[in-house]
Amino acid sequence: MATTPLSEPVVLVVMGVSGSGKSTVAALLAGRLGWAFEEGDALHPQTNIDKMAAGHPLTDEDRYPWLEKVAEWVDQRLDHGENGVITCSALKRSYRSIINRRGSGVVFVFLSGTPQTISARLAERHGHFMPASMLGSQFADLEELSPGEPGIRIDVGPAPGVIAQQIMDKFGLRPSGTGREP
Ligand SMILES: Nc1ncnc2c1ncn2[C@@H]1O[C@H](COP(=O)(O)OP(=O)(O)O)[C@@H](O)[C@H]1O
Ligand SMILES: O=C(O)[C@H](O)[C@@H](O)[C@H](O)[C@H](O)COP(=O)(O)O
Repeated sequence: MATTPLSEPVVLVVMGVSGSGKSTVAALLAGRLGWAFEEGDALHPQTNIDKMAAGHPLTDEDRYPWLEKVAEWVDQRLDHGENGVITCSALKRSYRSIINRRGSGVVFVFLSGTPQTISARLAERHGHFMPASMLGSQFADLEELSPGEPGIRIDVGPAPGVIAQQIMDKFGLRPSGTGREP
């Protein structure tokens, strides 16, 4: 895989449908890098959590206040000259435009897998508010990264630690916040 050095500060937005591994991979990645980490699910208003828990997909209107919070977190990192990692499904291109409203400093990491693979993982995930039955609506809303958008697509097949390392290798990033290779 060819290395693409990042211009820092940078926030990696780990995106994809529910169950694609965002929380698992992003926490590993942030821990290895020593970068600030935020769980995008924690930024949802309670009304959104309740709606999803009841099995109803969010609308654009439901998502906008949440995306604003995600964008604020990103902006704060960049304003402070800090690197960061945040999870956010960021399913539509218009949502990603909100998150990347500066037009620089954001790189999306799209965790890509088939409905079959991801639904099997959701069937094994317990104690999470998001019902596995929502996966179809997540794929229906998903707009994959287009060529003009900053980001990479990573297959969710390998183990989480391998995926985290692939992301680091892709961007020439080294553990413990030492930044990219010279
Ligand atoms: N690469 C992977 N290989 C196998 N299982 C995974 C992988 N990534 C995540 N999982 C498991 O799949 C489920 C969904 O992962 P999670 O991180 O909660 O996804 P998301 O945050 O995108 O909803 C969890 O039970 C997690 O342990
Ligand atoms: O935009 C949305 O519909 C939600 O944000 C959704 O995509 C997100 O993934 C949920 O917060 C579920 O949480 P998990 O992704 O952790 O399952």
